[in-house]
Amino acid sequence: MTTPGPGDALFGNEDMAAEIDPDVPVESAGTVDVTQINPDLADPEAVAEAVATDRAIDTEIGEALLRTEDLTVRFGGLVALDAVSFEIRRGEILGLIGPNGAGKTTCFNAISGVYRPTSGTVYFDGKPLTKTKRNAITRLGIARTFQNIRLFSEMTALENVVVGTDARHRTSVFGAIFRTARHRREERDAITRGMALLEFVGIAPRAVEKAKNLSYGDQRRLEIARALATEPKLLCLDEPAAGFNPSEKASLMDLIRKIRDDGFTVLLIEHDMRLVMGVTDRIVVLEFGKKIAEGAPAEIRDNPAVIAAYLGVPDDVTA
Ligand SMILES: Nc1ncnc2c1ncn2[C@@H]1O[C@H](COP(=O)(O)OP(=O)(O)OP(=O)(O)O)[C@@H](O)[C@H]1O
Repeated sequence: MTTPGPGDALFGNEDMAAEIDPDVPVESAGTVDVTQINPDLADPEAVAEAVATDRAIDTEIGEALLRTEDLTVRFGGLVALDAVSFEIRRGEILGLIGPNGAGKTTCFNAISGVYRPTSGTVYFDGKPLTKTKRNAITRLGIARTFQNIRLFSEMTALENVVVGTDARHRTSVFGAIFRTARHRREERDAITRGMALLEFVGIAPRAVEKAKNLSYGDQRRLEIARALATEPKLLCLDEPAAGFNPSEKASLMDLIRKIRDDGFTVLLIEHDMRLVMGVTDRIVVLEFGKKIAEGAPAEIRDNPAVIAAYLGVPDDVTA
């Protein structure tokens, strides 16, 4: 029997990318009051506590949770990533920036197991990830969102998130078929946590709406909620603000900070420099596959190599 697992949800559903046709009116499935699911969820602190991961992390706060060592990815003759070494410290928001084609997505893909590095190593929570398959990497605690939204479009928002929480379920197929007490308890817990996640990202009232019927902004938030559902040690966000207007960007910045403050570690690829400078704790800059700078946002802003790398790039990128 094959049931959707977290790996499918995060990687295997390219065909189910949510489609929005603004010309087709959508009948709303109605709104959900999160307190009907669990009255405790009226309290933002209770929501944050329900969302926070309780999985054990060996790395101490402030130490390197993920470290790349001479990470190199070649595509034929092209060196997309050239001996790049950097670290993501537990509890920080690290920005990964660079002009188009600099190697950011390749780096992301090498970290999350989509590409196998040509050479070099990624260490995660103290262990090398060499030869770890991408679904196993999700289970180890690296979750990501995509530049192009990937959701189960025919599932509701809540179902999309509960599929993510499945990663942490421990009951067997036997338990699922015969609906053992343990399985029912886990199911209830998954729904409560799913609602907490939707509330955390700001879309709980839309819990029973099919993903494809959500607005673009809400779909992006749902992707983040689903990634958080796997209780990641590291959350990787690939251009989460793409297509957002300034006020949506501002509220996304608040959400990313809230995620960090809830104990998560975040890797952020983002083109919007204002957003990157405003939300990250540290930044790594790539150009032509090489790391050219690393430091606090203020240092990066004044770094001559970074300024040179961005010269010629339109104002909205460098502003
Ligand atoms: N699967 C692939 N096969 C061949 N070349 C690739 C592949 N993926 C990326 N590249 C090349 O590797 C280089 C780095 O690309 P990458 O997408 O990582 O850059 P990026 O910094 O994410 O760019 P952007 O900001 O445009 O998304 C580019 O020259 C790109 O054309």
